[in-house]
Amino acid sequence: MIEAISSDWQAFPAPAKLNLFLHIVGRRADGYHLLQSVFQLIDLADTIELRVRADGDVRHHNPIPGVPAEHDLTVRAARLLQAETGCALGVDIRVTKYLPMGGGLGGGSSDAATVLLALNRLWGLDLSRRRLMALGLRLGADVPFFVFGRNAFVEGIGEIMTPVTTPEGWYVVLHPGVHVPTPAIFGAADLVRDTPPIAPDDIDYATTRNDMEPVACRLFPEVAAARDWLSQFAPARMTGSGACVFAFSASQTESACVLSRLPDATAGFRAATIAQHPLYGFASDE
Ligand SMILES: C[C@@](CO)(OP(=O)(O)O)[C@H](O)COP(=O)(O)OP(=O)(O)OC[C@H]1O[C@@H](n2ccc(N)nc2=O)[C@H](O)[C@@H]1O
Ligand SMILES: Nc1ncnc2c1ncn2[C@@H]1O[C@H](COP(=O)(O)OP(=O)(O)O)[C@@H](O)[C@H]1O
Repeated sequence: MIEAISSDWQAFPAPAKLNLFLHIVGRRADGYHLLQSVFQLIDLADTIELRVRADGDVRHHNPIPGVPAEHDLTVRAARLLQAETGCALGVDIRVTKYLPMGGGLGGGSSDAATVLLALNRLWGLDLSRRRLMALGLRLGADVPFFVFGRNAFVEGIGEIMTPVTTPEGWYVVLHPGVHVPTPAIFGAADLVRDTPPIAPDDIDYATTRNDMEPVACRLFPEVAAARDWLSQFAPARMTGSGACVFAFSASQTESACVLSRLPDATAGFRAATIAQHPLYGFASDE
């Protein structure tokens, strides 16, 4: 078997998501919030490089400053797969971050999902998408979506998916330069937690919103400032628990024009919508 293992590094993308809206519709008995959201894949991605090891070790070669290797979601994903399947193979991991951390773009979760999907193939595990999604949920609420791999109306804490068709085009995404801690938003007294549930067939992007946005804007005025600047050009909204804000354009030229007017001190990028995760075929559907 060892002869069949590739000893080369292989690179895999881990794309970002945007929450086109995010409603908080209730709370579970354990305090976790029940959400309804449309998750949109975009083509800005981290790069995960993997090299299979025959000795069973999982080694992170370039840990992110401030995130010890043992805590990195890529390492945790690989170890979880080993524990669940008894696989005796290991992996070397290198992560190149392009997605701002704590930006509400799901970077850490997407990195984890890419490791689950890529090792499913590299280790020859042949686990189903459903099984990988259940494993992913143990790593973080956004991981199942990336394993699901298609734009989706997401419910529960992130584990219930209904595929949806979303507008194709470009998003201008601004990073206000602050880190919004997710627990601070979920713990805020003024967070709206009783938005009436909607059905996936009744989504109207004009009337939906991000329920976390008012709290994030109150705690971090930089988020409100970035959103208000972007709102000059198109309706702008925050993604996830922040801090990034985004606006849609069906025109590539128009989105480039908005970015060109960005004040020097503000970080921003443009990304195209994608309909399917690049590693979608790495898990089987039952
Ligand atoms: C809000 C969302 C939407 O995509 O996104 P991000 O901003 O992280 O991308 C996610 O649901 C974020 O889920 P996840 O990434 O797992 O949250 P964590 O940072 O692990 O959660 C930190 C804390 O927030 C609370 N929490 C989290 C998720 C949830 N549905 N209800 C909660 O009450 C819990 O107290 C948890 O301990
Ligand atoms: N591979 C990883 N990339 C980014 N963050 C990671 C990773 N592994 C663990 N983390 C932790 O996850 C936290 C959330 O990061 P991230 O997923 O980028 O933000 P968000 O959930 O706001 O989209 C980070 O602050 C970091 O502590």
